[in-house]
Amino acid sequence: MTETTTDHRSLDDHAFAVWAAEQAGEVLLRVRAESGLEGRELKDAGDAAAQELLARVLAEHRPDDAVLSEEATDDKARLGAERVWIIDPLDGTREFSEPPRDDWAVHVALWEASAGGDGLTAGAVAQPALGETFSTGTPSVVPPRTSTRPRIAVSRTRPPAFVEALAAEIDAELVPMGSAGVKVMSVVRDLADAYVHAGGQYQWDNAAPVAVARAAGLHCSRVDGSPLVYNEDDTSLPDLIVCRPELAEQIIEFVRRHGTD
Ligand SMILES: Nc1ncnc2c1ncn2[C@@H]1O[C@H](COP(=O)(O)O)[C@@H](OP(=O)(O)O)[C@H]1O
Ligand SMILES: [Mg+2]
Repeated sequence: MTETTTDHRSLDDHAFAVWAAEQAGEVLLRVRAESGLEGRELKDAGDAAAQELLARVLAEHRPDDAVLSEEATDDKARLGAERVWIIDPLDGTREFSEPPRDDWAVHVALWEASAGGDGLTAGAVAQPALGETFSTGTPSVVPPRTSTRPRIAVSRTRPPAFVEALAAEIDAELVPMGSAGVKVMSVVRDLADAYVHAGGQYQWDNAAPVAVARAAGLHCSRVDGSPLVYNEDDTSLPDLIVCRPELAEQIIEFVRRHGTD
C-alpha cells in the first residue's frame, strides 16, 4: 500500500497517532463497503484488517515501542518498556457490522513510563464513518453546554443498571450509542455531558478516548473518583467516568453511596 511507504517516523507522536488511526479507518471503510460480508464475518474481517494495518505501521514507524492491542497476544515485555502503544483497531465492532451506523471508532494511544498521572501522552480517536478524528495534537474545544438536563452516554446494548438509577436521581437523560470511544467523544462534542460505565472494559477501550478527553479539559477517572492507570499487567479497566468537570462530584458521590451493582 502506497500510503505506508512515506517515512512517518518524523511525525510527532500526536500526528502519528492521527495518521495511523485514519489509515486503519480507511481500511475499515473499504472492508465494510467492498467485502460483501455481514454479521460475524464482517466483524472479524474488520478486526483483522485494522489490526494488520496498525501492527504494520507501528512496526515500521515506531519499531522500538511496545504495543498492547485488543487483537494481539499480550506481550508482557510491555511492562518493562518505556513507550507502549495501547490500541483498539475497531471499537464498537457490533455497530461497525450494522451499516450505515457511524458509532464505531479506531483508538491509538501512547503510554510513556516517564510521564506522570495516567501515563498517556498522545492519543487519537478516529470515527471513520463520520469523517472525524479527535486527538491530543489539536485538543478539542468542548462547546458550551447546550442542555440544562444532563445527558449520560451509555452502551446501547448493555447499559449498566446503576447508571439508570443515577439518571433517575440527578434527572438525567440516557443517550445510548455504541463504542467507548464514540461515547467519550460525544462528551467532547457536547452530544452528551457524561459517559459513565462499569461492569467491564479493557485498557484499549478507553486509553485513547481518555487521552483525548483529558486534553480537552474533561474530568476522567474511575467511577469511585480514583485515577485511571494504564499499562498495568491486568488489561481489565472495568469502569470509568468521563464528564464535564462540574458533574464529576455528583456522579462520584452517587457511586460512593450506592455502588455499581
Ligand atoms: N461489560 C463489558 N465487559 C467487557 N467489555 C465491555 C463491556 N462493556 C463494554 N465493553 C467493551 O467496550 C466497548 C464499547 O462497548 P459498548 O458499545 O457496549 O459501550 C466494546 O469494545 P469492542 O467493540 O472493541 O469489543 C465492548 O467490548
Ligand atoms: Mg473496544
